Amino acid sequence: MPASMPDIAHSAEALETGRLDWVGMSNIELPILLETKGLSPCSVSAKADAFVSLDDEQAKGIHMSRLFLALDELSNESTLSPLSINTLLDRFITTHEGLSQSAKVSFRFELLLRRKSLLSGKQGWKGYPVEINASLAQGVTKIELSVGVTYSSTCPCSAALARQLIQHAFDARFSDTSVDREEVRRWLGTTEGIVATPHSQRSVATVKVVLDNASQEFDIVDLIDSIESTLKTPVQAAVKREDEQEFARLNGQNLMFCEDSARKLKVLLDAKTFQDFYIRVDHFESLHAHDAVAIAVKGISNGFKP
Ligand SMILES: Nc1nc2c(ncn2[C@@H]2O[C@H](COP(=O)(O)OP(=O)(O)OP(=O)(O)O)[C@@H](O)[C@H]2O)c(=O)[nH]1
Repeated sequence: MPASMPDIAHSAEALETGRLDWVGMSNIELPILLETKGLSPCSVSAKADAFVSLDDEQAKGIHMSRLFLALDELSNESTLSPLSINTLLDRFITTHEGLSQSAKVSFRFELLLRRKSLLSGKQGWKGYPVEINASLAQGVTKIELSVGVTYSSTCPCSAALARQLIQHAFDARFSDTSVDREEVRRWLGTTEGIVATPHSQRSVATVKVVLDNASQEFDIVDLIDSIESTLKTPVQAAVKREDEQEFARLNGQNLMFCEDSARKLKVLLDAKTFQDFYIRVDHFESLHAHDAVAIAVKGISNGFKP
């Protein structure tokens, strides 16, 4: 580099002095080779945010290029794991010696997983939004992992009201004390018989967990799998008619308000060893134009706020 180039970050005086909590860049686009348990390293198209604190009150600014190049090196020469994130954050701070004592980084990407159909044995891809937020302060690294899981929720209130209408329709159609079994069976297979259906909605569970400090690897697939098997009605990829019928059965047998979904997930996460967790459940109502939402946290001191 020509020696004569001005270096504002080093030489210029700050217009105003003072400490800043975070300075850096957001939405940096980069491919990342993700390492997570159970999958071979897979390339994801990520957006990253990189920040350091500006603790030197007199300094003009931080060195954005050093954060950017450290991220670029991780993208080109390494894989994304708790270890490489720790190394990256350490590098953010060592390249800002005298300026910064804390660092943080975020990665957002879509993880595509191969998912099996319910009964037919087919397979298809399904995408899950993932966010990893990590920070390093006073020598301690904290890593949060967040996943979004889309599922179907059928309203228990609507189901009960629909069942009542079916009972009324039965009373109207079969007023005699004795009924013909075959005729009832045929009638149940018509829309006059099943006169009403409950409403369901596409719903999203967003679950954020704080990894144990000793975690050597991500286990994103296990987190997603356990959320899906707890809720029981995840949206499907490949669907043949037998799968659709099984999905209808699962919906009918797992009626849920947003409170039910959030409570089930709370029980699931309480039984795991995460330092902390945050759950947000959004039911994008088909009855209303607004959404039904439930939020829960583990409830530890200095942990996630609801
Ligand atoms: N600190 C800071 N830099 C910015 C901002 N917007 C753009 N930049 C640019 O980020 C670029 C990289 O800054 P540095 O990391 O200091 O670049 P450099 O001096 O070539 O790199 P080093 O020799 O490692 O210090 C500079 O060209 C800045 O102009 C901003 O708001 N703050």
